[in-house]
Amino acid sequence: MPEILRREALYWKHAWRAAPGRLVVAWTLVLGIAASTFASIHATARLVGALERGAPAAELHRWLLLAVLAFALTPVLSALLQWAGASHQAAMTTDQLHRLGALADAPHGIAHLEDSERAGALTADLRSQFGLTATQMSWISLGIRAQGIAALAVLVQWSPWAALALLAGQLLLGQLFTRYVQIVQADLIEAESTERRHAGYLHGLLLDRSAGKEVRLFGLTDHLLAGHARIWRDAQQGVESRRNAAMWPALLGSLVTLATIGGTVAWVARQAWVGAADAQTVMAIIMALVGIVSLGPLGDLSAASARARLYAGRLEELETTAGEAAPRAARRPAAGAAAVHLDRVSFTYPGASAPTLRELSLEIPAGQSLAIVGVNGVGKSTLLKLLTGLHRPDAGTVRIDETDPGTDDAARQRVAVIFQDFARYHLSLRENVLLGAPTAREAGGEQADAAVGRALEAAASTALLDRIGSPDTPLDPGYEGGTDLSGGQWQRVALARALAAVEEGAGVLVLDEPTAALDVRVEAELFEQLLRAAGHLTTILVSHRLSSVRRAERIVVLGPEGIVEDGSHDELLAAGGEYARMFTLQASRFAGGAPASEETPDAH
Ligand SMILES: Nc1ncnc2c1ncn2[C@@H]1O[C@H](COP(=O)(O)OP(=O)(O)OP(=O)(O)O)[C@@H](O)[C@H]1O
Repeated sequence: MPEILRREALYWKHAWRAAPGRLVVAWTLVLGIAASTFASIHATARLVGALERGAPAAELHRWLLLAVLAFALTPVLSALLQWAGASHQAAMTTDQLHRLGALADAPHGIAHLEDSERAGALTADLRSQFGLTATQMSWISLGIRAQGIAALAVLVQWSPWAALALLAGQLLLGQLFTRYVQIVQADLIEAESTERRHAGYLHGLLLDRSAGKEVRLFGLTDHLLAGHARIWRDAQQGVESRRNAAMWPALLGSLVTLATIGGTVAWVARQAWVGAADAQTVMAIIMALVGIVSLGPLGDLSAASARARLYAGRLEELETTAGEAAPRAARRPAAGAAAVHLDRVSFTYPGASAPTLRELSLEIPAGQSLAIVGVNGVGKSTLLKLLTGLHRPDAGTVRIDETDPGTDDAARQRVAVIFQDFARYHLSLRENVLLGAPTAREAGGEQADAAVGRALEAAASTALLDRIGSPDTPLDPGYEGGTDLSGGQWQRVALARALAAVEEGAGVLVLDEPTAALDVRVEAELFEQLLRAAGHLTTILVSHRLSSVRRAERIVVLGPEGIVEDGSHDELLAAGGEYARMFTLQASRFAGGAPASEETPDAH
């Protein structure tokens, strides 16, 4: 099937799927517009014919009434089509946003978000949402086209050949114009290349609150603007020539169309001159010629129609290449601690030359508290991403109890995590905590309040609530009545969110540097409290602070080749290996009064 027809078919498939009833109503109105336009031209021509013939008054009145009614009906039906189009648009938008949302979630994990091509296509479509008004505009354009088709039907009666020539001219011009518009759109809007995203990122930094401090202190504004301009210019290379290449055929096409209309007018004038066409025919043809222009390019409306079809095609393409999202599992009540099992797991980041993890095996019995230590970049956070199913191993297996968190949503729900780069949601404190507890969130009211209270208490964050006054205070000074938190306070909010998830059934609590932003004096106390709160669970702690790590029942030291030491704090100290060396170094620094921030085993 030719590309243009395939796109058209796809668009109508999506349109039907979103709201079949509204689609039928809108099509009925389009047909009504065609019929009323036909009737208005026909009745006007017949009225002129009747006048020329000196027909009886009754016949004159009949044609006059029909012409007036038909003329009045067309704009009414067009207005109704606008309304029906807006209603169909709303359904299309909802459907398309849901599908895009599902795409962002599929396949499970984050690998596709780190793939520059796919992430580019997704962010372009999610951000620009360029299909959002296109459907309504498409309907309006169809209403206008319907008037063109009615005019064509009038012309066919007079001369099928002239009608065919005019139709071909308008279609050709419409097609050439659409091609031109598509190229402009693809260049300006839809082509979210890596360079364009990079340029947008640099520009966005100027207004980004977290980067804003450094941007101003380092005086980066001019540098960022210049970088944005340079990358944008490079990314836009070839745009001009592509556009010109498509514009010339469109201009030529308009000359052809002009010639067909001019030729038809000249022919009709000649026919009238030699007495071969009466006033009625001339009237009908002139009105039809005016109407037939609606079959050509319609400016923004044509652009919007092309856009709607392009969007439908893009969405379908993304869907066919996305892979399956793991189906969401029903929430389950707390089921106690879960065991974690990694068997000969290897993993290489896409594009990396060497694996980050090689044949790593680790068995964590249910209920054990385990700490993982190792130098920067050895793969601790990567191990956690595999363990939570966010990345899939290249080889080997990961199991939470007996199931794979990479494919099984229920297994994923058994793990609650605070990542090193945890999210700071610019929502209220209550929402920040309840994001980890869907059951309480959906229940709302007292159940949600109680869940928030318990989570904040378990994360030793009740003082935070006293500070901000209300759990509904937005944690963003950009909102009315909003506030910001310190790094350590944000970390406690993330802890509370993970502990809320624990209360709803997570059996493994994973903490990636959970106390890095906390004061050393409160850190030990908080960690003790955390272990107590999660005492019945399996806990996995990644930390550089060995004063926290030592509280875990078991400690593994990760090296570039895998696990190099495995045992309790006392066992590892007695063994006198890497852990003992790091611990002694930190302890001596601490005793010597070194600042807490220097307490890292990898500071060597
Ligand atoms: N998305 C990614 N794509 C490619 N390489 C990555 C990605 N994330 C991490 N890496 C690389 O993988 C290696 C392991 O990173 P990881 O974050 O797991 O280390 P880590 O042990 O947690 O380090 P740290 O103690 O500094 O937090 C590093 O060399 C890092 O550069």
